[in-house]
Amino acid sequence: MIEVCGLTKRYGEVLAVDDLTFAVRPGEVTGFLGPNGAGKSTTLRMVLGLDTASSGTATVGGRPYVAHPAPLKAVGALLDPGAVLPSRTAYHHVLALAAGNGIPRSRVNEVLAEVGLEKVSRRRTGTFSLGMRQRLGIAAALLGDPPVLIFDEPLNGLDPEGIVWIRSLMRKMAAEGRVVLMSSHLMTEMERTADHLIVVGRGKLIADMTMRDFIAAHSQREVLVRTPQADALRSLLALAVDVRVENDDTLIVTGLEAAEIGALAAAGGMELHELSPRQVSLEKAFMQLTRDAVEYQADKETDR
Ligand SMILES: Nc1ncnc2c1ncn2[C@@H]1O[C@H](COP(=O)(O)OP(=O)(O)OP(=O)(O)O)[C@@H](O)[C@H]1O
Repeated sequence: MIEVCGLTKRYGEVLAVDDLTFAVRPGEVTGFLGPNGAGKSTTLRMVLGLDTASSGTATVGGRPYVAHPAPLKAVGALLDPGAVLPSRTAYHHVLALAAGNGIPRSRVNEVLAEVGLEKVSRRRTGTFSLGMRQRLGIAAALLGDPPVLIFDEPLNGLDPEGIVWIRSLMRKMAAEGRVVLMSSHLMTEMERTADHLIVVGRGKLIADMTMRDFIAAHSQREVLVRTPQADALRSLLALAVDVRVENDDTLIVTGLEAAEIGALAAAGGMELHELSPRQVSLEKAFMQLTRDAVEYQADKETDR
């Protein structure tokens, strides 16, 4: 388990992480979300002992990361895929990590094969694309077969096939009972991959709940209604709720359940051809929740 308690980080005037408390549990993929500058990377760096907290604590498996005798066996992390020596081959990069952590040499080829780099393992990493460097970073994270995995923006630079591969890797790691924490700005992919969400804004925790509860809590459900009497139904409903005209015979209603719309239409003698609740996306729910917490906003930028 990853446990963060009262974690705070100040860089001079900037309060990057502000009294953050949460736990990340095994057996599920937890998404770490927040607008740019919300404090996600700073939090992950403190969890991994790469930055010191101004106050509060962060532990992995009950102790601080640096207190683990062989950290790669306790936590696998992908933070900055650029952090490899360009003159080293992929094989030697992973081999050096294995040697430093008491991990057998045989594991090196195993993880390179797992991330699909076996054919290029003798190439210098300086010739690698961003997607290949991401895969190499993931190989390093998996090397010690750790119970906890932390991935900061693992989808950067990956092609569609790579994105699907990451999704199935994360799901598999969680199904094996590991702790899997992943940040990403790609909401559609996050929605497909994560079970649980931790959302931060301006360094503070703003949500810690299941994906399903998050979407339900932070979005207004929409219902699509198709009827040959769209004008009449619209006049009736618009007295109480928000109604958008999609086209001549289709309305999008916000603020009423499908059954309520059906009952009102029946009472008014109106014929319905379709009445379907629409799935609201994580992206919409996230935008609604974080609207006030966005540090960088396009309209402020254009005002300058
Ligand atoms: N080394 C540093 N020195 C000063 N300020 C920093 C430093 N690192 C981060 N910050 C500031 O801390 C805040 C949080 O940054 P952080 O990179 O943790 O956010 P993030 O949520 O990871 O953002 P993004 O999604 O853009 O990667 C920002 O205001 C950032 O400018």
